[in-house]
Amino acid sequence: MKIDNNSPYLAFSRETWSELRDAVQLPLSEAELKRLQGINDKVSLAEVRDIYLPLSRLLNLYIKAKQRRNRVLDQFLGKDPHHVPYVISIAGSVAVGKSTTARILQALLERWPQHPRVALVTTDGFLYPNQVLEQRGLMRKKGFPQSYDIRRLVQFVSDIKSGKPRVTAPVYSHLVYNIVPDQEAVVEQPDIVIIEGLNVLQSGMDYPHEPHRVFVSDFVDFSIFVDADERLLKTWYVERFLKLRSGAFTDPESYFHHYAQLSEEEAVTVASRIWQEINYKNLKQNILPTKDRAELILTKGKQHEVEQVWLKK
Ligand SMILES: Nc1ncnc2c1ncn2[C@@H]1O[C@H](COP(=O)(O)OP(=O)(O)O)[C@@H](O)[C@H]1O
Ligand SMILES: CC(C)(COP(=O)(O)O)[C@@H](O)C(=O)NCCC(=O)O
Repeated sequence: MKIDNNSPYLAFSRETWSELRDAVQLPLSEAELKRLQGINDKVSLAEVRDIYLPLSRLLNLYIKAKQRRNRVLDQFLGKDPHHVPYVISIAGSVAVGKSTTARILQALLERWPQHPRVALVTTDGFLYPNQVLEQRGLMRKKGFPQSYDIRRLVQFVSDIKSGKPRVTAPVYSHLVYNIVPDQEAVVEQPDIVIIEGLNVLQSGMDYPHEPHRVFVSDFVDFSIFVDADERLLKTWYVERFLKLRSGAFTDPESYFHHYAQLSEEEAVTVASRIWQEINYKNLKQNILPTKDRAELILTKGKQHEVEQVWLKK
């Protein structure tokens, strides 16, 4: 561990961070290992053991401390104990692995008796429907601050945090590339809510077109930023696009169905263009500037291996 007095972060190499798993009392069973591989067969078990197990241990300690603090507050106020979910946010570029990280953490955190119910939410449900984006000329700005109904997103997280018994969110489909009408995601007072999306660390400054004074981060207990070199991000984006081309894009329902016919070379050109014109621009303008707001930063290298961990002091 490196201590730089001028940095707000403690810096860990992969090795020093992985040693912090030693005290994890719950080793992974065969069945759990299988389930983790089911999330994404590319995720190596060494990665889960060395990076995500220590992280889940840290989170378990923080959550227990927060639960104790909430009990004290209820006692002080003379109230019956009430349920408040612990909210974890995961930010980072498109294709850095936010949703995979979220699912690994969900699987690991569910194993603890203090918080067995872990819900996952993605912020894409709060994108405006394509019809609205088209009217506003924002179809090539999906993921940029102005493409989200940010007030609705903030209200959603606020409702979760205030202990509402049932909170709902719209659902976005990557297949149809749009909000799905008549579908909703439901959050019913789980112990933990993991909310992932490229905008979860953004503040009012990032939304000058729609000023608001309360941010998602006001309701988040622990924030994570997943980071990687931009060349790796582009490679991962293109690789995922190629995989979708031979999978989801072959579905006639898919918005990108016509891309299924492309040769591999053409598909790489299309993916590189979408990356460069939309996701890379968004990364530079709106996502990277929020990195230092995170409580924890995971810096990935090749093959998605986490090389460094930064934890706020
Ligand atoms: N830890 C990991 N190990 C191996 N591959 C990963 C890992 N995390 C993500 N990936 C791969 O990287 C790509 C992007 O991951 P994804 O979780 O969909 O990113 P995001 O939600 O940030 O857009 C996917 O193809 C996924 O399979
Ligand atoms: C849906 C997204 C904006 C990500 O949304 P998030 O869940 O991070 O809020 C992104 O995956 C996306 O589709 N971007 C538009 C350009 C593209 O097709 O990659």
